[in-house]
This record gives sequence, C-alpha cells and structure tokens, in this order.
Amino acid sequence: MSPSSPPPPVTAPYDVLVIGAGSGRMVLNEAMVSGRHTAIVDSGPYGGTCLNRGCIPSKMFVHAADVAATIRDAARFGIDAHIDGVRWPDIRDRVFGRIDSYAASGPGGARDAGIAAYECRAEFVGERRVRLHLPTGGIEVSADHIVIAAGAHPVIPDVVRQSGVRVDTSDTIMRIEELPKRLLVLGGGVIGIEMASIFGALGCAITLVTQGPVLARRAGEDVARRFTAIARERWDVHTGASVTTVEQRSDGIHLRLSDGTPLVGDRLLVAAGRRPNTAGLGLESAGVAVDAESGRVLVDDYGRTSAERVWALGDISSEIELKHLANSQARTIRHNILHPDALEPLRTKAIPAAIFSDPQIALVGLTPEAARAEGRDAVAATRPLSDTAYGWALEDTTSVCTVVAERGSGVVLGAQIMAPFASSLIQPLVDAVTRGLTAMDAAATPLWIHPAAMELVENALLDAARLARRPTVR
Ligand SMILES: Cc1cc2nc3c(=O)[nH]c(=O)nc-3n(C[C@H](O)[C@H](O)[C@H](O)COP(=O)(O)OP(=O)(O)OC[C@H]3O[C@@H](n4cnc5c(N)ncnc54)[C@H](O)[C@@H]3O)c2cc1C
Ligand SMILES: NC(=O)c1ccc[n+]([C@@H]2O[C@H](COP(=O)([O-])OP(=O)(O)OC[C@H]3O[C@@H](n4cnc5c(N)ncnc54)[C@H](O)[C@@H]3O)[C@@H](O)[C@H]2O)c1
Repeated sequence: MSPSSPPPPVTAPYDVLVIGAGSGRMVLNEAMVSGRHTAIVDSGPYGGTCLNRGCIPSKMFVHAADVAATIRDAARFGIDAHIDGVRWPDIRDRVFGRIDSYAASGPGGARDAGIAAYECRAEFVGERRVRLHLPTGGIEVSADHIVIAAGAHPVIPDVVRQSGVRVDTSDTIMRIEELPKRLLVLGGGVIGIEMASIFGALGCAITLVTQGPVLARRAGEDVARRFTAIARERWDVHTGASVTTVEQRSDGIHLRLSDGTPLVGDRLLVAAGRRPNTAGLGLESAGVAVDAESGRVLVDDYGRTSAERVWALGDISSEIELKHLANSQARTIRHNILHPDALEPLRTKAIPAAIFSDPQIALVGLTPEAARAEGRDAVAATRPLSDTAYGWALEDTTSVCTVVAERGSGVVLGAQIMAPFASSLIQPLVDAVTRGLTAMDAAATPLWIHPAAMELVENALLDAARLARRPTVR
C-alpha cells in the first residue's frame, strides 16, 4: 500500500483499534502490530495536541521568547544589546515549518508500519463497534480491543461564548498572522502563564485575568506567591477576578470585571482549562461510563473502561493532563492488552510537571500544604539559587528549590522549583520521589557537578535531611 493511500474498507474485525493518533499512536508499537490486524483513526492532524498545538510548538516559541528576554536583560552583565525587531512570521514559521510536515507524514508512517490509518471522525455505534465517518461515506468496523485516546479541548466560559466575540485559544494563538500590541489572557493556569510569558517577551503588553488568588496555583503556595509577584512586575495581573462582559468594539476587545474594572486588548486568549472530547463519540452505545461532572471517561487502575476490552488513556480519562503521563498510560495499556494475565496498574505517583514560563516552575510529589493535608509529619527546606556559584553567575535573586521530606525517615515526599531550567533541574528529585529515597541518600550518593545550577537541588536536599532529623516541636 502506498503511504498516502487510505486503508481499504474492512469488514473483518480488527484485533486492536485506537481512536486518537496523539498518545494513542504509542499503543501500536512493533510488538503490538506484528501479527495483528490493527487500526488507528484520527479526525485532526496526526500527532494530536502535543505535536500540533500543544507542548512542542509552545516550547519552540518559549525558546524564541527566552532569546528575546536574554537580550533585554544583557545590560546587567555589562553587554549592551537591544532588539531591532521581532519577525513574528519567521518565529511562527520556524515552528510550524517543522511540525506541519511531521504531522502530515503521520498516516503514511502508520501505514508503512502495517497499521490501517484512517483520517476521519470515529463514533461508537455498539459494543466495540465503531462508525468511521470517511469523506467517501461511513463504514462500520469492529475490534477485539478498542483504545479511546481522543484527548480534550479548550473550555470557553459562557460569558465569553455568549458574547459572540472572536477569541483565541491555545489551538489558534500560535498561528496568528501578526503579534497583537495588547494581549488579554483569561486564565492564570499553565497555558495562560506560558502564553503570557511567550507573547510578553516578544513585546506584547499582557493583561492577565484569573479567578484564583494567585497564578500557578498548583505549584504550591510559596512558589505560586513568588511567581505571582514576578508576574505583577511584568504584566497587568488581575487575580480573584471574573469577567462579566466581553465586547468587540472598533478599538479592540473590551472586558469588564465583576468589580467594574474595564480592560481592553487587541486579542483575547482564553486559557480557562480543558474538557475531554467525549461529545459525539457515542460512548453510551458502547457502554462506556463517563463522569458527569468532569466529563472524563472512567477507567480503573489498569486503564479499563466500564465496557469490556475498551480502554482509555490521556486527556480524555486522566485528571492530570500531561503528555509524559499519557505516553506512560499508552505503554501500560499496550502491556495490558498483550498480557491479560499480568496486568500492570497505571502510574499514579511521582508524576512531574513543569510550567515553561520565565522563570520556569517544576514540581513533583507533595507540596508542603498537600503533605499537611494528608496528615503527614513533614518538613520543607527552601534554598535560593543565589546561595550557589551558578546563581552568582546569573545574578539570580528569585530562584528557589523546596524539598519536602518526612520527618524522622527523611524520605523525599515532594519538591518544587522556580528557576531557569527548573524543568530539567527537577529530575533528580523526581527520581528521589519515585524511588522513595531519603533526602540524605539522594544528596550524598551521587557527586554533583560544581559549580552547576544543580547544586541548588543538592543544597535543598541536604537542608531537608537536616530538618527531618529534628524532632517535632510541640
Ligand atoms: C498549549 C498546550 C501546551 C502543552 N504543553 C505541555 C507540555 O509542555 N508538557 C506536557 O506534558 N503536556 C503539555 N500539554 C498537554 C498535552 O499536550 C496533553 O496532555 C497530551 O497531548 C494529551 O494527549 P492525548 O493523546 O490524550 O490527546 P491528544 O494528543 O489531544 O490526541 C487526541 C486525538 O484524538 C483525535 N480525536 C478526537 N476525537 C476524535 C474522534 N471522535 N474520532 C477520531 N479522532 C478523534 C484528535 O484529533 C486528536 O488528534 C500541553 C497542552 C496544551 C494545550
Ligand atoms: N507545561 C505543561 O506541562 C503544560 C502546558 C500547557 C498545558 N498543559 C496542560 O493543559 C491543561 C490545561 O491548561 P489550562 O491553563 O487551560 O488550565 P488550568 O487548569 O491549568 O488553568 C485554568 C485557569 O483558568 C482560570 N479560570 C477558569 N475559568 C475562568 C474564568 N471564567 N475566568 C477567569 N479565570 C478562569 C482558573 O482559575 C485557572 O487559573 C493543564 O492542566 C495542563 O495539564 C500542560
């Protein structure tokens, strides 16, 4: 079969059919495909959110933003430099020039690997029976196992949707034609912060509105408070705020907040959370149960839905929406389909996360508050990067690492970092939490390169080990 030709209509059942060619594609590796009749179907570009409109493009933009920020900051180091121009079309096209061709080759790549790849919407019409809405007409296929990996989409709050004003989401903002002078951002979570960091560094004036009291709430109270303070110096930040009206006027998009504050911008980016793509999937006819409130497909510890031999993974079923977790779930479900007598549970512990803002934020395990809420007797040691030689090199005044450890045993329960490259610096702490290492073991077993930024992590671990040895003061 040529890479671009569609698969022939099939009447015989597939052994495995995957709905969603984002993380779902990982289910169909060589071991799974070999000797089996497999298929994958996707209604959008292959590669899903991460490749086409999520992790990868956003981080490619983050790098361009970091370059701009470095130039703006250069005078602090005795180097006078200024930005002569920001060529947005070139920044954008560098990103999508690479990504779009990669995505376009997805179906062909799958076919070359022996998978029947369909490019259309899938809808359950019965127990492990799916209608494929091909442009040439619908066909029905069945499969012994079906994996639902259909992802999630951005939520548009009612007040915005009902206004009829054209807004952006993370699906569209990275492909716009020109940079807005003033960007309104609704939402102070991961996407809001990353996009504000990118567009702010590229020269847009950012106004960010969020419901919560701080930005990056999930990073823990201390980091969230520190990050919010930095954000307030750069952007016009409105916390604890809700939007009551949205209006398109000749001079831009106007928002009014519940306290009466008027705001105006050239574009409005809505980053108010995401909702699973269950609508139109026909899950009822397949007997797949969905949580009414969150809209997530319900799965057990092994990734099984309520329907026999129907599995689900990634953003459609997971409370934590991260690509590395979705990939891990795909690997586990693949194992579970191949080894029905030796099922493995989905990973639920020590799932790291990062916000690729400026500065970056990264976390794993418990925050000090979460440890307290779980009734743990825990200590928290916070170290600034400015205590290390690398911090001096950066003239850093804001970066910190907190290690949370169990009092007595010193076992590392969690960590939060706000620093340049926090998404990389966190990795030894991810290892410590995953393996249940004590802070002293994690700090003293390896040698740490001097004078690297990683000494921040070593120091915080040593502090946590010391604190954990102290008895509780009552
Ligand atoms: C802007 C942004 C930045 C992000 N950055 C990061 C990051 O840095 N790190 C990180 O870990 N995570 C990041 N994420 C989250 C990450 O992208 C997702 O958690 C991950 O991609 C989810 O994978 P998935 O396979 O569950 O869903 P998806 O990748 O969304 O795949 C679902 C696929 O199913 C298809 N589909 C849906 N319905 C149907 C249907 N009825 N029939 C056929 N096909 C269908 C869709 O077209 C889609 O291709 C980011 C997300 C966004 C939005
Ligand atoms: N670096 C990464 O790993 C990365 C990057 C981007 C996205 N993601 C994933 O995508 C998911 C979705 O991101 P997100 O930023 O859309 O969601 P989020 O849940 O992280 O943040 C949503 C924010 O919007 C605010 N909000 C919600 N409704 C609002 C309203 N009506 N008015 C004002 N504020 C409102 C919330 O208070 C919250 O701060 C994340 O949870 C994350 O898992 C990950």
